[in-house]
Amino acid sequence: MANGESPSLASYKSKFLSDCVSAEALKFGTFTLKSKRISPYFFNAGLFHSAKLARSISAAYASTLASANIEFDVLFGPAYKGIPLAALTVDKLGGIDPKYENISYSFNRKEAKDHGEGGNIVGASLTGKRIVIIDDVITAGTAIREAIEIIKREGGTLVGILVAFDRLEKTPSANDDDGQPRPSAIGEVRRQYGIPVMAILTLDDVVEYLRGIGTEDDIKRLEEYRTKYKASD
Ligand SMILES: O=P(O)(O)OC[C@H]1O[C@H](OP(=O)(O)OP(=O)(O)O)[C@H](O)[C@@H]1O
Ligand SMILES: O=C(O)c1cc(=O)[nH]c(=O)[nH]1
Repeated sequence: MANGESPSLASYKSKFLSDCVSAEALKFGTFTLKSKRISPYFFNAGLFHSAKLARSISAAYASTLASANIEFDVLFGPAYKGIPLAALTVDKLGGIDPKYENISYSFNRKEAKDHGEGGNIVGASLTGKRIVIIDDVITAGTAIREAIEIIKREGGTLVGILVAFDRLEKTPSANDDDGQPRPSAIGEVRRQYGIPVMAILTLDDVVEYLRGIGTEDDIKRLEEYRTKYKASD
């Protein structure tokens, strides 16, 4: 399409995907993930840093949340990339509907602060609150499980998780090339906590979108990776 948007996706998804490509937040090449898996693509939410792109990413998070029909008090953004995502999304939600005016953001410090106000939570207290975690990507689930532990420790109740990107891949094992079926970390968290775990985009959306504009080599590498690491759920 002339504006780079995809006709088969909801318009906010399509707009977000096209902005991911123009911000080069979606890169194709060879990347080592936190889980040590080698991936032919990488989603870098840190590249949504201009006013225009910050509006685009927060609009996509806010639209997904507003249509999810869940009640919550605080958006918790795990350090570091979750921090601006939670703050921007709170601002965007407040502009969508007055019912969100009192929603807060909160985030953790990776290192506890031992002076001034101290502690490692900044923003709203999580105690006694209904919390939605806002983050960029879940792959192996290590980062999200750490965030869930922080919420438990602070006495909050986790009611949902929203990420920008669901890589749709199985959890890693000691021998990652074992060819064994395994569920995704997102699926495991969904089942374990009985909460919605939502994503604005999935790898399938990206592959579909790339068919229109990507190089044959990028599409082939993505499809091979998707087949190799596809989650069983
Ligand atoms: O599901 P996982 O395998 O844990 O990996 C995904 C997470 O890892 C990265 O964050 P990281 O902890 O590196 O922190 P950052 O936000 O400071 O980049 C990434 O931003 C995701 O949040
Ligand atoms: O698994 C990861 O580490 C990871 C994947 C990805 O696409 N983006 C990111 O920031 N981290």
